[in-house]
Amino acid sequence: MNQPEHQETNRLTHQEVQKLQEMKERIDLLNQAAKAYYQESREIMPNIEYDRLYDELAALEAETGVVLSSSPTVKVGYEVLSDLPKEAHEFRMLSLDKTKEVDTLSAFLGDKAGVLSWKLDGLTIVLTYEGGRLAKAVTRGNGEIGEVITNNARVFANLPLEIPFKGKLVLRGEAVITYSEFEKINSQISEVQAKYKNPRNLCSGSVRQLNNQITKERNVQFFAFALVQASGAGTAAAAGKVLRTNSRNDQLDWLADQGFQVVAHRMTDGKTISEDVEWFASQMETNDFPSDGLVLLIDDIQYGESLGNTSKFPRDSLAFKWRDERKETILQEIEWSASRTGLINPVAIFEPVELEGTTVSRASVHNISILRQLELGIGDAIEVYKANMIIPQIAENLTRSGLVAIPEVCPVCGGHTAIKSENQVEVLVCTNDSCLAKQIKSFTHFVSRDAMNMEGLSEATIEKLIGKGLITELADLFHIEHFKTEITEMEGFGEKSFAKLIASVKKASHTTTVRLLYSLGIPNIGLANAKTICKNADYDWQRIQNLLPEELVEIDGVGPIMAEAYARFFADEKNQQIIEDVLKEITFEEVPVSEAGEQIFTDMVFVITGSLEHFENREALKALIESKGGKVTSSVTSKTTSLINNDALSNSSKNKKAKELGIEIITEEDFMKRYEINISFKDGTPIE
Ligand SMILES: NC(=O)c1ccc[n+]([C@@H]2O[C@H](COP(=O)([O-])OP(=O)(O)OC[C@H]3O[C@@H](n4cnc5c(N)ncnc54)[C@H](O)[C@@H]3O)[C@@H](O)[C@H]2O)c1
Ligand SMILES: [Zn+2]
Repeated sequence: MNQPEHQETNRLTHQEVQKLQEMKERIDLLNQAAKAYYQESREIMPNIEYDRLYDELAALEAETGVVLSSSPTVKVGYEVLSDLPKEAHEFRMLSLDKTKEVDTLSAFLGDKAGVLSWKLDGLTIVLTYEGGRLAKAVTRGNGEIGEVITNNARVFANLPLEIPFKGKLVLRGEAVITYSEFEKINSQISEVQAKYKNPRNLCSGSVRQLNNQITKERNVQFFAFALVQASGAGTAAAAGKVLRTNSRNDQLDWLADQGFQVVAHRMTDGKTISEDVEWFASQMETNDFPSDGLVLLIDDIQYGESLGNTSKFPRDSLAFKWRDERKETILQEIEWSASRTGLINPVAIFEPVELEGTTVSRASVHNISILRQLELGIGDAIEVYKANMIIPQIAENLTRSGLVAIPEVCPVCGGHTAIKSENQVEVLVCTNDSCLAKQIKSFTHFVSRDAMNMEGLSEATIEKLIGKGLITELADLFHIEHFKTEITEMEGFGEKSFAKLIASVKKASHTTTVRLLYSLGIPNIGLANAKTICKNADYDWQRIQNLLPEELVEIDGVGPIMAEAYARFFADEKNQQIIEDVLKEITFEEVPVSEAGEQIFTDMVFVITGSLEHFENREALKALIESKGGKVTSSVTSKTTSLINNDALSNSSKNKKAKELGIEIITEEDFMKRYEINISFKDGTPIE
């Protein structure tokens, strides 16, 4: 630094001005990214890039001693701008300081005991219970003001709506969607929602909804991670233990006793911490819920609180981020992958490398903006890693040889492409409305399990059939027997698989109105909405397709925008023709007995686990229970009526939990006898 000049003029040196400029640039970029991330559930840069910029900014701030007020290093989250009502938090919510070093965790603990848990990657929610009932649920927002989502929280799959403790209880936890559920949802949903890139995105979009029917369909799970306050009526009796304790771990146990699913955690100390971190690492591969690291919390409550907070972080906890293993490789190709939504997304294909135990050769580049940022050219040396040890990503382009050509025509239909800017993110789209790619997806959706259920018709097969011009509209799928020669000639299609395919197509032609409605891929009409709409129209197809917007909005879970889109879909002449042609090919089952049956399970909540003998699968049993007014949740809580499990002796966590809470465990037969169920669903068809 130019010391004399600095002293003389008392002005900033050239270098200092430059540093400030660098800080401002980073602040702008980070704030733009944070706004997209928190407010719109979008990612305009990979997390690793965000974290790198953040660390650079923090280093510049430390060096210059200047922290600008707009800096993300002193702010939590982002101000929320949704249509949801807002509310100030009673207890300000902070972020967490982070490290990638196990040694730092160990030093942080010193001689104290700690609680180590997953850092869940969803949406943080604060819940308030009063008089034993859920009174309020608010998102973290910017830490001071969050969005009120109480009605949505009520339909979280595993949340107790009523708890034994009758005082005021405030707790925090994370709403998450599991990877398996995310994949299931992504394979089913229509274009509107297909933009969700990962479970965190989907969860944020699902929880911050005005319509809780959508939240419900998404099977959101809540994992409690902190007790904030327990006070008021009946406190001494019901919560004595938790009031007296000085242990965070005890508080979590108490929350579990109240029926909450608590984040998986372990006690640890400065000596065992690296083993404990290893244990979590070993669970990563099979972990079904998204997490982006671990959280270490000092167990001693009083001591932890005495440490206080920085402007952004509590000093009693520290987040641990995985040191994502990076490997260098060579970019071989950018594959352009067209989708049903019309988006054409770049995928990087590189020389295979070993990462966290598996071989990886492709990574999504997400969109044109990221492609440009990385300046990807064929033959470039790139560094790849698995984000959170799971999703392959490009961390850095070391050679930046320049940008690959962005295709001017759609790789699937040859139609013109266009670059569109959606909230500062550039994406490539196919402009051809009748693009084959868009059709392939709607065909795949049409034949999928919960839709027409044509087994053996994979996306690849459909692509070939369409590519050969054998199929041009949905109804053609019912006539693929005419193309025996062509189909059996196709790679991977023998006589046997052809026969199977024809049989499954035949079976699919006898179907239900629910399946047909769902199979059409109408925006926002998922399976649950299709079910309620059909039920409301007595499963009569003529009525279903002629429902007016004003009738639709009367239906539980259908809002005005959905209703408009629905009516517009059926008013479209092209769609009318498509449906008319399909109707010539199918017959409808009688209204399923169970669906017409009495609502004998009203207010009952079942949990199903293990394999079933009478029902095709758990989904089938779940459908039956729901059709008779009951609920099926994925975890046992104090609200569970019975746990249905054919193996009462098994030591599964659900069985243990049921025993702990005194919830009865019954077999499938017990269940059928007790409720006089003498039908079961095979492929959705009632049989004796
Ligand atoms: N890609 C982008 O554009 C972009 C933009 C902004 C932020 N980000 C990512 O978000 C990160 C910062 O996010 P943040 O400030 O929202 O959260 P954070 O990473 O600081 O995490 C802290 C939060 O984790 C939650 N949490 C989850 N499990 C927990 C547990 N078991 N115990 C305690 N707390 C738990 C709590 O709500 C807590 O407030 C960045 O590191 C970056 O990776 C990415
Ligand atoms: Zn196209």
